[in-house]
Amino acid sequence: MSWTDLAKNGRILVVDDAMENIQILHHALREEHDVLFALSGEKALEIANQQQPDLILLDAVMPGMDGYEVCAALRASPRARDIPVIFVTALTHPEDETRALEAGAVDFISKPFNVAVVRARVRTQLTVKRQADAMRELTLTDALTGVANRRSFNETIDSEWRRCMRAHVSLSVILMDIDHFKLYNDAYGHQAGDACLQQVSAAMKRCAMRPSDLLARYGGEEFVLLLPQEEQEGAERVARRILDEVSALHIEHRSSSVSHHVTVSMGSASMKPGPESSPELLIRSADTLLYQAKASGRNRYLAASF
Ligand SMILES: Nc1nc2c(ncn2[C@@H]2O[C@H](COP(=O)(O)OP(=O)(O)OP(=O)(O)O)[C@@H](O)[C@H]2O)c(=O)[nH]1
Repeated sequence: MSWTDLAKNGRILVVDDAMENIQILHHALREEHDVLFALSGEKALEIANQQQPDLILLDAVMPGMDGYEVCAALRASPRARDIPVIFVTALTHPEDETRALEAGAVDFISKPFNVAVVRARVRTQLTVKRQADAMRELTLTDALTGVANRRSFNETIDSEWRRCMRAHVSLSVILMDIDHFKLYNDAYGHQAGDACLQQVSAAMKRCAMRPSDLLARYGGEEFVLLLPQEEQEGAERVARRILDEVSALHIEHRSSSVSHHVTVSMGSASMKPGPESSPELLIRSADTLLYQAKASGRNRYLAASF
């Protein structure tokens, strides 16, 4: 993909209390982009959080919530804080420009619009956003399996923990480890080991159905599945599915003492977040259960609520 392509097909939210301005910007951008619009700051926040546009063109002066307030609210929202904002305004003082940049805007466009300038600035910011997205994706993904990495898991469990605490619901964690994987590597070679990790993680991923479920590679041959808003019973259903899916892969493992094919052991812990508990405690509990599952014969899960 070329740099020019990076700036194409963006989803742009235009926020202005005057329909006429929205129409001009829509006209200027519609050929290359998908244009959404909002006539107020409040509506803009709703759309930004729900539809996550790639870029927001934001009018500074609006009745009700003005552009500066919208920008501050966007920066405080976990779902919208990375969306770049270009301020669009008839205000021309350097102080206005400074205030917009300080509020978190990445650029500034003056009214009346020059369509070529609007298009060029939008392209630049979309390119920067796409590059930043790609970099972020790389830092949060495990290169071998393509699933989330441990860093991504750590970030996500913290925010899901807080979300489940606010909602007074449980969350579950399943820690999973391939049985006798050292012996597998010894018997079939490291490359076959890598391929096995890829197949097993893909099978695990198929078992995590909800959009908020997160599968991550936790260590070498250890994976972790985060199941927000899930109690022990639901987590056990998922663990059972994983046992079946991995078994159905029929990856030969001659040296395993458990089975002729690759199997996994799991520890599943569920907890309702509260002052006495923490994400670390949840993971530690799952780890203890995984250890017990290994000690009691492997190719199984053990589950508990705390
Ligand atoms: N092929 C491959 N092997 C890996 C990778 N990461 C870790 N391993 C191997 O995974 C093996 C883990 O071995 P152990 O921790 O002893 O556990 P195990 O052999 O699975 O035994 P149990 O967990 O007790 O069933 C080690 O031999 C590591 O070299 C990887 O990315 N690719």
